Parts: sequence; C-alpha cells; structure tokens
Amino acid sequence: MTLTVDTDAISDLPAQSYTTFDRMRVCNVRMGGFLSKRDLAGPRTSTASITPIQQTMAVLSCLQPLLPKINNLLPRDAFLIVGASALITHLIWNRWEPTSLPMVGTFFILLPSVLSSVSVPHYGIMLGSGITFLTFFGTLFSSIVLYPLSPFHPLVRYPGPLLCKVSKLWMLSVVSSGKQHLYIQSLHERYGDAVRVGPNEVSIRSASCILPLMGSQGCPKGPMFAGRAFHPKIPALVGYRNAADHVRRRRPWNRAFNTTALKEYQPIIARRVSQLTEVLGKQKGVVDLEQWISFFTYDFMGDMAFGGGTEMMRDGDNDGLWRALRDGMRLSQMYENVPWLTYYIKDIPFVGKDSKQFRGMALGRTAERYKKGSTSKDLFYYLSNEDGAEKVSPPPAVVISDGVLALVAGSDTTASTLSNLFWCLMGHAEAYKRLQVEVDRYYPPGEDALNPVHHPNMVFLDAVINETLRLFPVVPSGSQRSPEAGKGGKLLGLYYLPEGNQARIHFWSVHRDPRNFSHPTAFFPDRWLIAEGLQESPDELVHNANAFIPFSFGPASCVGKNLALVEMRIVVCELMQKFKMRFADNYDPAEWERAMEDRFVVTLGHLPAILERRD
Ligand code: HEM
Repeated sequence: MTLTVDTDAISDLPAQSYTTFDRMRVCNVRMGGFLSKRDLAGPRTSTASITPIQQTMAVLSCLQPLLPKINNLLPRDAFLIVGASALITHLIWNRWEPTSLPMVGTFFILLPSVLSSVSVPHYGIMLGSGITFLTFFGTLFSSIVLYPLSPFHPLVRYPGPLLCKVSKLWMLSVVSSGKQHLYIQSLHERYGDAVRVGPNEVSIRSASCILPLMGSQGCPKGPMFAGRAFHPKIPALVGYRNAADHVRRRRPWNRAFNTTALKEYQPIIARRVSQLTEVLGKQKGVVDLEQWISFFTYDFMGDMAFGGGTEMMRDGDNDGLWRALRDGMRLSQMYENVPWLTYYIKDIPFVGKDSKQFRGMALGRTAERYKKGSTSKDLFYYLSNEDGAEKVSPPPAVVISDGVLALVAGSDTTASTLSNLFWCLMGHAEAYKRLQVEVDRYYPPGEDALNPVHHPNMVFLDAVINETLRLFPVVPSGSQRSPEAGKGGKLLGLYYLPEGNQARIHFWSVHRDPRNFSHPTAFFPDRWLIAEGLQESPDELVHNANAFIPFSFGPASCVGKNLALVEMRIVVCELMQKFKMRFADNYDPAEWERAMEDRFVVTLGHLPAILERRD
C-alpha cells in the first residue's frame, strides 16, 4: 500500500476544535485506512496503554498547526528540519531500538513522507520528496556511521578496526567464515587486552576482568542470546537477562546436576557408552570418530532431556534433525550479532526453519514423555518438577525450551571436547602411552570401565581433559555480558563498561596467553600435575588457574559441567580399555585446526581413525 499524506488538507483542520485522535482519524481516512480501529480508539487514561503507532501519530498530529508556516520556510531551513528529524530518529533508535515493523515503517517511510511537505513547496512533489528522502537517509546513515567513531560514543577509548567500530555487519562476514576465534585473537595481538569488536561491544583478553564481568557481582547476560533465539516469549535458561529470574529458573537445573542426581544418571550413561563401543567395534577400516562421538552425545542427551527417542547411533540422522541442529547453530550465530534484526524477520515463514523444526521435535518428545511419566530419574524429571521440589510446576512451554537447550548445550560441547581429546592423544604418542598406563592400571581387562569408581584417582586423565579444554575451549569467543539496565555501567578492573554496551571475555585468547600459561600453544597435560604439586618441573612454569574458564565463570556458567566431566571420563576409560586408536593413513593432523569453526560452540571436521580391539 502506498501512503500519501495530504498535508495541506490536514493543516486545514481547525486545530482548536479537533482532538489529537480526531486528527488521527482524518489522517487515517486520507491514508487509506492504515491504522486499525484499536489504534484509533481514542484517548486512553494512561500513556502506557497507547500503542507505539498511536504515540507517533499523536506527535505528528500535534505538528499539524505548524504546517501552514512550513510553506513559508526557506529551502535551507527545510533541509535543517529534515536533517534534525533524521538525527532525532537515530537518537530514538539508539536509545529504545523500536521492535515492531509498523514502528520501522513509521520512522522510515511515514516520517520522511510527512517531512516532504517542507520541500514540496520549493521543488514540486517528485523532486521535493526525492530531496527529502535523500537528505533524511543521508543524514541518518552518516549519523549511524559517524557516531560510533565520535568522541561522544561511550566506547571511544577502546581501540579496534574501523569497520568493527562502525557496524556489527562487518563481524557478520567474519562469523560466516567460521574463524571468528582466530580473527578476535589477531585483534587482541594487534590492539591489546580490550578491543572494540562492534559499535557497542568489547572483547577482553585480560584474566583480571573475568571476576568483575562474570562473577556474582558482575553483569547479567547480553542481548546476543535473545537474538539467537528470535526473542522468544519464554526464553530458555541461557537467555535470561534478569539476574533474579535467572537464579529462579536455574534452581531445577542445579538440583538436576547435584552429586546425588549425577549418580542416578550413571546407568543411562553406561548404556549409551557401551552402545558406542559396540558400534565402533563393528566398523571396518577407517571410522570417522568425530561423527560417532557426536551421535553418541546426541543420543545420550536425548535420553536425559526427553527420556529417549533419539537413535542416531542406530539409525543415523534419518529425520535430518541433527543436520538441522548444526545448520541452526550457524544461523543463530549470525543473528546473535544483529539481535535487532530478528525482531523484524522472525515472522517470515522460512526464517528460523531449522530451529522451528527442532522445536517441533522437542514438542512431540515432551508430549510423549509427559504421557509416559518418569521411568527413571533423568534431566526431564527435575526440569518438569516430577521431583515435586517446587510448589508450582512449570508449564510445558518452559520444559520444552529447557529440553531443547539441554540437547543443544549438552551434546555438541561434550562431543567436541572428546573429539579434540582423542585428536590430541593420537598426535602425542607420549601422552597417549601415559594415559593408557593409567587406564590399564585402574581398568584392566575384566574391570568395568563404565563404573566411575576409580575416576578420583586418575590424575593424568583429568590433566588430559583440562589441557584439551584449555587448548580448545568449546565456546572460544565467550559468552556476552551487559550491565543491568538502569544500574549504570560496570568497572572491570582497568576498564569501564558503560550501560547499554556489551563485553565478552575471549576464552580462546585468555587460554593461549603466555601471561597465563607457559608454552601456550603446546599440548602439555603435565602442567596440570605440576601446578598441583603432583609432579616436578625442571623449569619455572606460569600457570594461572583463574584464567582457565572453559565452562565459563560465575552464576551463569555451565550448569552441566559435572555431568560433562563424568560422561567424558567414562567414554575415555571405556574406549581406551577396548581399543587401540591411531590416525588413518594419509590423514594430515594439521587439517583438524583448519576445519575447526567457531559457531558459538566449536564445530569440527572429520577425524578419520583406525580402531583395533585390544581384547
Ligand atoms: C565439555 C562440555 C561442556 C562445556 C565445555 C560447556 C561449556 C559451557 C559454556 C562456556 C557455557 C556458557 C556459560 C555462560 O553463558 O557464561 C555453558 C552454558 C550452559 N551449559 Fe554447558 N558445557 C558443556 C557441557 C554441558 C552439558 C553436558 C550440559 C547438560 C545439559 C550443559 C548445559 C549448559 C546449560 C544449561 C548452560 C546455560 C547455563 C546458564 O545460562 O545458566 N553443558 N556451557
């Protein structure tokens, strides 16, 4: 629909005898019924109940008495008015970020159309409108580009590349390459510990900022999670920005991962790990270890989140949901950089198709699980309050959101760490041999490697897991935090993060910083034993345990950490007890890091290996 506003006719209305809403109704008739009956329902008692369109129209209507005077304006003044309106639009946009398409239309189509009335008397309809739109958008875009570079921007003191400072759109191109982690690392090497990676975002490499940014007195989550999930009405745990709501929502998760609950999951883990051993044992020749481990973690988390229903190790990805999960992850990472965009595109049918497909699956599984009731204590048991710990059970929509989160947060993270671990071991014969000795000592043939009873004694196993997570943190570019709205900015040691801006600790760079760890790029599990005094070292080693944050830090850090550790230890012990592993012939191990992509969670390439049974 084309909107044309007959400004002369509007200005003819006698201002005194019409209310704002009367004028709006007249405008609406002339605009072909653009506004709904609700928008035109008349004055309300409170401004809170007036829709954004009504507010804008009210402002425009109030300007009507001025319109006759506008006809007498000089062309120079007309330009100034249009330019000033563009600047005010930027100001409003910057501060409140309108979230509905009608608002976008009001600011970007209706407003310049109305403003055309100041140029039309001088240049005629076509030229006048053209000049107005050009002036309006020219001023608006110049302001958008120049403001982040100006001394008035609160992040002006942070260095960074010009393109990062101007727009997050630049980061979109970096993200699409899958190499965001290496790009940001290179920025830290060039610009220092705090780098501006977006107009309103800083990446931080300093370990001393971890506590003030992410600790209990730190900042809540930033807007990236809302962008990733298309601003859902009911966010999953990971998306809660209000600290008090996050604490409340995290309660069942904490119960689900306490020591008693973890013990109850052991039969579920054991069943899936022995299935993994069985399928690997049946493979002939080269196996893609990465793929089988991913299938295993996905099946296991399916058991945990929905009480079963996922059989990737048996059937493969026959319903395409695993592929949808990976594709969805790529797109979510794009959206997390431009969270405002997802407000406008979320209702387009094909947008977010993968996430919707995945959610549909979760909906079906949740319904089945409710019908079946609890057969064993799994994650669903706690999330749906089957344990009865909360007075009021959460509605199914909440349980579904959390179930999807469990599947996403618990499968690829653990799978990537396990694949990285086996890649490191197969490439470091000495560490492999040493771990094999430890596994054989505690789990010799005949001893049940699915029973975690000996794990507390397996210090080299933990050193290998830690070293893998240090070298390859699965969330390499970190998790965004932003100061709570209305509470002012946050002092992060030497740095200040003003309200309305965001920061992330760059886990990858912190873990590979020689100020935190000696020989930072080497796979050197011994460092963990040396740091604990369990092994001597000929050299003085730098080892900053506070800089090791693969599971993040603070009240919103990974809630599934203990489950992940138990699961990984069982898999390593079982596979090393049963198989001898080596890279496939002709495999170039350097390919591993080349194929590694930062998709918020790391995704990996193939891991071709030859597995020989040891028994
Ligand atoms: C090696 C395995 C894993 C690693 C390295 C890992 C790492 C992380 C990281 C870095 C975060 C971001 C925290 C933040 O925003 O600051 C996170 C969050 C989360 N993880 Fe994990 N994770 C792993 C396994 C798991 C498992 C098995 C689960 C089980 C369901 C899980 C559930 C979650 C949940 C629910 C969150 C959101 C926590 C919150 O917002 O309160 N993770 N994880």
